[in-house]
Amino acid sequence: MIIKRIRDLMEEERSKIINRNKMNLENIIPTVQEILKNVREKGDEALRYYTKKFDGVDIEDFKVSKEEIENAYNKIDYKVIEAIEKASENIKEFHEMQLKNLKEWEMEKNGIKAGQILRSIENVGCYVPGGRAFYPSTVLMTVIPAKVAGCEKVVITSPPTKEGEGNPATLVAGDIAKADEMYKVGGSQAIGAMAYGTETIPKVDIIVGPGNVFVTAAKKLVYGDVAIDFPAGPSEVLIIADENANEEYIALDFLAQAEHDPNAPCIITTTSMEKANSIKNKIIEEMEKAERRDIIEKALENSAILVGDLNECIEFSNEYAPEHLEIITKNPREVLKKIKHAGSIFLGEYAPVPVGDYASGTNHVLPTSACARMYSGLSVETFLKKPTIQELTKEGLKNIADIVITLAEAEGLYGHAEAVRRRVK
Ligand SMILES: NC(=O)c1ccc[n+]([C@@H]2O[C@H](COP(=O)([O-])OP(=O)(O)OC[C@H]3O[C@@H](n4cnc5c(N)ncnc54)[C@H](O)[C@@H]3O)[C@@H](O)[C@H]2O)c1
Ligand SMILES: N[C@H](CO)Cc1c[nH]c[nH+]1
Ligand SMILES: [Zn+2]
Repeated sequence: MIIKRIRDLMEEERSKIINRNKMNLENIIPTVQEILKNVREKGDEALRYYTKKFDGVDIEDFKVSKEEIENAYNKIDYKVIEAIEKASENIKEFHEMQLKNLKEWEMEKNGIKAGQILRSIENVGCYVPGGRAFYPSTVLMTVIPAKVAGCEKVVITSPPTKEGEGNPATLVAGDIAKADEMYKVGGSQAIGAMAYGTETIPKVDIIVGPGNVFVTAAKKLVYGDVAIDFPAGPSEVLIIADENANEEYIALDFLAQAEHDPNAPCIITTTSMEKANSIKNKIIEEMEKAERRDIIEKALENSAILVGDLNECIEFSNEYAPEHLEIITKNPREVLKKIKHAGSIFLGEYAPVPVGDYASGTNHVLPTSACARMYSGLSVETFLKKPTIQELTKEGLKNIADIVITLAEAEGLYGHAEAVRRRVK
């Protein structure tokens, strides 16, 4: 983990940090293309082949049965079921508030009514990761907003366990969130299945959800045949910490980030070299005691502590456009005013990323690899379309006829012009 002044970063070092994970995707595109082609052509047979190859298990029927869901409740601690239920309530409440703030509207001027209505996407496919860890929380973050948006059919795909079963907590979360169907298949092959349909897995209209580089590359490649939310790959965090920030909390937030994936970077920007060194020491101390140390050690290589004044830290963060941004400074709301790009923002020392990961109600499916520059995280809006409407009186049509006729004829589209001219003559 390097410590460097922001202004001393060589162009190459800066671009390596900013362009994290982009190279990884490019390298695996040919492999993923082949997987998608085979799934498209051979359906379930290809799913069985890749599930054996990548997950090491034989699966005959990918669909999770009612019996498997019932059994899943007996395999997990009651406290976990309760936590899933409580988190669901907060997530539902937050996303219902989003829906409430999305209004259909209409304006009227000179006999012309124009407006916008809301309609949900019908068929949704949610990818729920299950490689290095299983993510029942992602079930809640994907299925609940889709259901709040009124989507008709919401299906989940998630990798099987080493025993070839559905992960019990994932299945329970799917049941609590009211997913319509669940399938035990993961990786690029699951994305291909939802994009093109197989004998057992239905083709959907939109695929949402996070995943590793194989899942993210597959989503990018099927985009156009199906809608996707946005690239939500290996998780990342950038922390802006001033000289008063608590280095123990920062070290813990580093570990919480790094344990996701060896490609999961944590960038800490801070206002003094002394602070940077004490944060690094604390990270090393905490790492000694950490679980999942093999993953954390690898993630450390993608991570950095950068030093600059507060404005330089903010500027770097805006260039990096992190998935998660923690602001641990004397006045986080002042810093917030200058933030241009971030997936989800955590203000102050008592708002670590894990609260948003599980239970504050905000969505944890967020854009990575600088895609926060142009995308927001998953929300009810992801699952809604906004068709526009217009209704005109004859008087209203007369009022804009000249504009339409003139522009249509300028484009050489005389049929367009005539469709208006005849009505107003
Ligand atoms: N951005 C977000 O919103 C967000 C949210 C939660 C999790 N995440 C990220 O999701 C990721 C989850 O990754 P994961 O690996 O644990 O689970 P995953 O489900 O994304 O990937 C596991 C699958 O990858 C496939 N795979 C593994 N090795 C392969 C290979 N060599 N070739 C082809 N396919 C292969 C297998 O099919 C396997 O089932 C982490 O990076 C985590 O940070 C991101
Ligand atoms: N931090 C991850 C990416 O937003 C989400 C997550 C799920 N479980 C734990 N963490
Ligand atoms: Zn997390």
